[in-house]
Amino acid sequence: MTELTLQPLSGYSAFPGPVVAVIMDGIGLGPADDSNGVHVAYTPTLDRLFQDKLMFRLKAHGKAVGLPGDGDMGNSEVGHNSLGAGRVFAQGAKLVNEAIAGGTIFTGRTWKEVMARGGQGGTVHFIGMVSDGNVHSHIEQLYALLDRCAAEKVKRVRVHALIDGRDVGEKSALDYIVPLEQRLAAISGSGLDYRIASGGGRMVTTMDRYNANWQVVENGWKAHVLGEGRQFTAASEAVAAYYAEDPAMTDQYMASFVIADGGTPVGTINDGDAVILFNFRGDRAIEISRAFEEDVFTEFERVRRPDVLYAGMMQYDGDALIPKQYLVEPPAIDRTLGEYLCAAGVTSYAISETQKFGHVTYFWNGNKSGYIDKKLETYDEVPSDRITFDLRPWMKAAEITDRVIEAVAGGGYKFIRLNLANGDMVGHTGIEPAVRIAVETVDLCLGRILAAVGKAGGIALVTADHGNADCMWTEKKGKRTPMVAHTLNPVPCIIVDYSGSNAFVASGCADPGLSNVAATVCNLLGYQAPEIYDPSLVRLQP
Ligand SMILES: O=C(O)[C@@H](CO)OP(=O)(O)O
Ligand SMILES: [Mn+2]
Ligand SMILES: [Mn+2]
Repeated sequence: MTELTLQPLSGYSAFPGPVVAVIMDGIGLGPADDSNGVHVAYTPTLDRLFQDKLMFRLKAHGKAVGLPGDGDMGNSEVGHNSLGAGRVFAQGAKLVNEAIAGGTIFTGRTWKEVMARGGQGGTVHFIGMVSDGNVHSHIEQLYALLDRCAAEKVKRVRVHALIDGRDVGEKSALDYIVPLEQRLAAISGSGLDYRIASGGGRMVTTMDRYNANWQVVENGWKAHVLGEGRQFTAASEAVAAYYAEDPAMTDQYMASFVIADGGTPVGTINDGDAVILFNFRGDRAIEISRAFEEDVFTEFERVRRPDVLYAGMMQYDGDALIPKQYLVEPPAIDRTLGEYLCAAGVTSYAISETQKFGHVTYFWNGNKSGYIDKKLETYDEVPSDRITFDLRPWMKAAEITDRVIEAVAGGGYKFIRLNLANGDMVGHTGIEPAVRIAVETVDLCLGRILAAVGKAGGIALVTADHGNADCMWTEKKGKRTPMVAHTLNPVPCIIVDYSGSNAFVASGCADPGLSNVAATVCNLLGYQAPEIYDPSLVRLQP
């Protein structure tokens, strides 16, 4: 017996169909008002489910998913980690804060090597997102690193500033860029040379994910490494110019830019330098890390690959070991549901479209990219469009649904999981009519999936990883501002049993969150949940 053994749930007999977990990305439970895209959309299927007796409201933000505080909104990484690992792990945002507060971030080998490069005439570069969104990064963490460089007398530091506008206000760039410029100027006043060298909006510069569009990474490489891009004398000037040229421009889409003095870029990346990617979250950090680290690289023409010491804030992929060097140990997410189910011989199918493909595989499996057991698992990806999703809010939901229905009807899988991206990806655009269509698309597809699960005599578990579409705008003094970020709202979790057994009732577990789902799935599949997991939402009828 391995330590991953699952015991059968006694008194529960096998049923024909699969257990199907539907993750409606970015569909939270908000107030019943016009700002709530889930409320205003026409959603007959969800409306029916929300009346179900096995409908739970799950916490999906803050401490319930391992973030530093309850003011932190949820996100896909921590959400899917919690869903897939059955318990709460302290996440990157928190671990980095602790490593800074305790000083351990500066005592490891990697930081010392970075300082050595800085001491030997190399420039220390920081690439990352400058906001306090706390989803991919936090600007206070960058400040701590900069202050430490100054304290250790590193002469030359360059920041490559990715502009957010997705986890924070859509036009909030100057709230972060201006204080950052001031801070760098203040440090430079004491004889050091610290500046912003390049930047760009996060959706078009550097932070692509899941191989959706490598052009984004190439744009960043050109700006950060080669110093190629539209030139400005300061990042704040670049942002102001973009706003002035196009009043509809929002931060996440700002073209990459280069800071130059008299036409010469102030901070290209060169042999002998050190580069730290200060984002802690992995999905959008892997591609640029590969561009720096891989000897043989064919995703785009690098032109020049500087011989640098490259390090991540964390290791972003624990399977592929990307990057090799990093400052803070990532959460050690082990004994995931996937590992238990594979050990029990349960066949499974996971699917989404490109934008969320890694969410139901890599994040779900505790930030490991490969299969756990290829003989038992199938991972399926529908290629996403390369557009802003307000233009096609239906995204690939119908294609995903078609394949799920096939997988359900085929009878080859005992556990099926899928992510419908619409509520989140369209929610991030803040375009109200598109958000409604996105939510309605999810509802329509959900109806089709439930019908298929019903026909097969299975059980569906319908949930979400965090909110987004549930708040489209905020209002102050009669003026509405689009709200493009995730929300702090709870998410639904509804269990719809078509197996005919009607065996389960609510377990009454207190204050449930996303981490209670994995134990629930174990039970629905006919297994006792592992003791280390947070309790199941259901128990067998007495
Ligand atoms: O797009 C992303 O990177 C984040 C927001 O920063 O969204 P999600 O967590 O839903 O992937
Ligand atoms: Mn998400
Ligand atoms: Mn999102």
